[in-house]
Amino acid sequence: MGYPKIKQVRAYVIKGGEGGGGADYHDQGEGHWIDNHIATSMGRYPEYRQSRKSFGINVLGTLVVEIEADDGTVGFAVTTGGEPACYMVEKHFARFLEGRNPFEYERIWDQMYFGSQYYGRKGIVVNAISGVDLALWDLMGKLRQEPVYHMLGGAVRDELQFYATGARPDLAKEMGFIGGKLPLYHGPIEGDEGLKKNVELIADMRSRVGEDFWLMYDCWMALDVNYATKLAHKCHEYGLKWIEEAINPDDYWGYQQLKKNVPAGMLVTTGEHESTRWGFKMLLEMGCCDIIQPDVGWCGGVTELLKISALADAHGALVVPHGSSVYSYHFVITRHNSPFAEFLMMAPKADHVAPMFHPQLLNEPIPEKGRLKVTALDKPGFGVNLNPEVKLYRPYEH
Ligand SMILES: C[C@H](O)[C@H](O)[C@@H](O)[C@@H](O)C(=O)O
Ligand SMILES: [Mg+2]
Repeated sequence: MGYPKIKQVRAYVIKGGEGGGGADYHDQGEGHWIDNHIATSMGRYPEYRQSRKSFGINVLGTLVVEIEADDGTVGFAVTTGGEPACYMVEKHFARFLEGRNPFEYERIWDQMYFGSQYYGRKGIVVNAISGVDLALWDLMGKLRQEPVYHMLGGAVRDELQFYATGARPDLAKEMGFIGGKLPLYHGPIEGDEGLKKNVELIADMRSRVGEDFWLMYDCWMALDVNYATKLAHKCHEYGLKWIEEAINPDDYWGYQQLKKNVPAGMLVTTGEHESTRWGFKMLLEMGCCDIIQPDVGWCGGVTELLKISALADAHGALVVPHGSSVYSYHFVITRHNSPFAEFLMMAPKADHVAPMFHPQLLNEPIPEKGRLKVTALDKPGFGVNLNPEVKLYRPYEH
């Protein structure tokens, strides 16, 4: 069947607006739970302990990729990457797409990755590759008039169920979520006093949510193996379900040790800052974790997540992608080893459900009572549109 060729690839950033939000979801206004004294490795510097924006968690901003076919159909996607990612998309990756059949996504991915292997492999380069790949899947869906999940093999269940990440697991339970993942507020630099506060918070939340509601801690790479081990053991009596991204993502040996150290039954999870099948192969083959959490906008896109997921399935590991709105929903609904999804509470007080990539996407589906029916995904591509109110700026052309 003759499909149109790819005519042009364009890369934009979003300009203006306090707390731009959107795909760079850490870029929020003052007083938001997501930037309130959350423990990080930068916490060892007092000036950078209160706010992650203070050390630049939001410096990149959003990358918007548009891919236009000869017939005028446009696929797009958003992820984290900003102007540096725009440069790579326009000056480097566009050459592998323009003039090609949009359905050659394996060839295109391979050329983007190995064409940038000498300077990429992880981080923002793979974010940029992911943005292009997601836009390509959106374009393919629009050309076929099919939702992406249909092209990934179809739904294996009728609805998605979500746990909520945010400061208020107690409210998340009332909203119907299956669990609540708290950010960790105190890192090793705050000593035993900080550890005590971390444990007191889980104890308090357990008293509010009862016995059956999942409670997790997201440690955002802030800890060392010893501290993470102590935290896990002290939180065990309060039913901590998993300890997430406790240490430096490059310390595979540390994760391997932590996995041995945690109490029996407690899960170790990580992966949102890992990239490609090779990075996840290391995590899986070294026995670093029970659940991998790739972000489909950072790990290489859908084309790479298919490979990562199959590898995890062979290892008996679950794949619960890091919160990335529709880009992960269309994947999770098609995989048996992805039994639930993450929903990041973007409301400043984590007290109501708001679209994750607001204000950038229109028609972004949100969970109701912690669930989302597969029928909510039944639109071509990823089923969302760019909000025309959001000003786009194209820093580079080619
Ligand atoms: C809540 C965490 O500190 C991060 O902000 C969050 O984005 C990420 O780690 C997650 O798993 O949602
Ligand atoms: Mg996390």
